[in-house]
Amino acid sequence: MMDLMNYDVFSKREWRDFYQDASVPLTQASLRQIKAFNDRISLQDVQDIYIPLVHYLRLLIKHFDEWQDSKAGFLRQKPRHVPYIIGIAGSVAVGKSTTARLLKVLLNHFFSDQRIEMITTDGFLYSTAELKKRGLITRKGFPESYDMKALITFLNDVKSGKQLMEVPVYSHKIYDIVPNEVQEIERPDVLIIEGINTLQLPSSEQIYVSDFTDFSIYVDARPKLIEEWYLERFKALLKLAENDPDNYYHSYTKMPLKDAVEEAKSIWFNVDLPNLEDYILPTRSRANMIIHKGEQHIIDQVMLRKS
Ligand SMILES: Nc1ncnc2c1ncn2[C@@H]1O[C@H](COP(=O)(O)OP(=O)(O)OP(=O)(O)O)[C@@H](O)[C@H]1O
Ligand SMILES: CC(C)(CO)[C@@H](O)C(=O)NCCC(=O)O
Repeated sequence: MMDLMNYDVFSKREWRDFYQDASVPLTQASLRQIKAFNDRISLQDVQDIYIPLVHYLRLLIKHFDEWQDSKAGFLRQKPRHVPYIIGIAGSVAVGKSTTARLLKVLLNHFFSDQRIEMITTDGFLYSTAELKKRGLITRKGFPESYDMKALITFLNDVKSGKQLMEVPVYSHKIYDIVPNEVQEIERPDVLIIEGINTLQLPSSEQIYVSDFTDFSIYVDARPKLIEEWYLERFKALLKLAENDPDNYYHSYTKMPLKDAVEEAKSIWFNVDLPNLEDYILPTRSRANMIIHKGEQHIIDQVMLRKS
């Protein structure tokens, strides 16, 4: 299926059996929270894949905190709490933000004393006006369409212990950066950052996002399946846009559905698929963990980088 050099490959059953502690079931409230943001998420996958993953992360974070203390001791510095950053990469529409939101709910559930924050790198896309000015309007999502300097500065602020940070907000609904709106991030213990470029090496910067991430996950699936998910999401976005003239997708609702879907297919084939093949997929082998999904987003394999 892929070049798996340097990865341990686990079937779903093997991964599930690494951690099954029935004494810590999810509460009804947490289950409701999961279903609230996506009622199609498989609760079996939550149990079999995500709960062991959260406990694997617990070990990693414990090790990370101990190392920060040891390092501060060696350097005779005052120990300080350094946030742990988890990066989530993968194609457009593969389910990165769903994975990130699910992880956030689960980390909140299992690490109730910790402050868990989540952002998307979409917030660091140049606005449509800026993309036009730079001649990048057909390159949205490609490495050069992001303000990497701002993203790196933000991550550096998080790691340096800055109290309050502001992240620009991107909206699929207006297909642009939302003017005059920011997401406030207040000293997280754990920050989840999801985006197609979290494992990329930007040509414009000397420092990479991955220099700041302590654990990275690549969400993987066959491109043909991702195309299906992209088109399904497009149709869901059309439904939301039907009675909303301010919605970017509203004009698509004025044409026959078949024609609108053809347009979405053309965007997939001309923009998002080439981006996947040329810039996103080549970063997969850098991830600490690869989560592979099949039909209906069901996870069938987990891979962990050996070193
Ligand atoms: N685990 C899942 N179970 C069911 N549906 C899912 C799951 N993950 C994602 N989806 C669906 O797949 C589509 C794409 O998911 P999502 O928006 O999370 O992708 P993304 O990778 O964050 O995309 P983008 O990069 O464009 O923001 C959505 O319609 C979402 O509802
Ligand atoms: C915002 C991104 C880049 C990533 O989430 C993507 O959803 C996108 O808008 N890509 C550009 C082409 C398209 O409309 O699918």
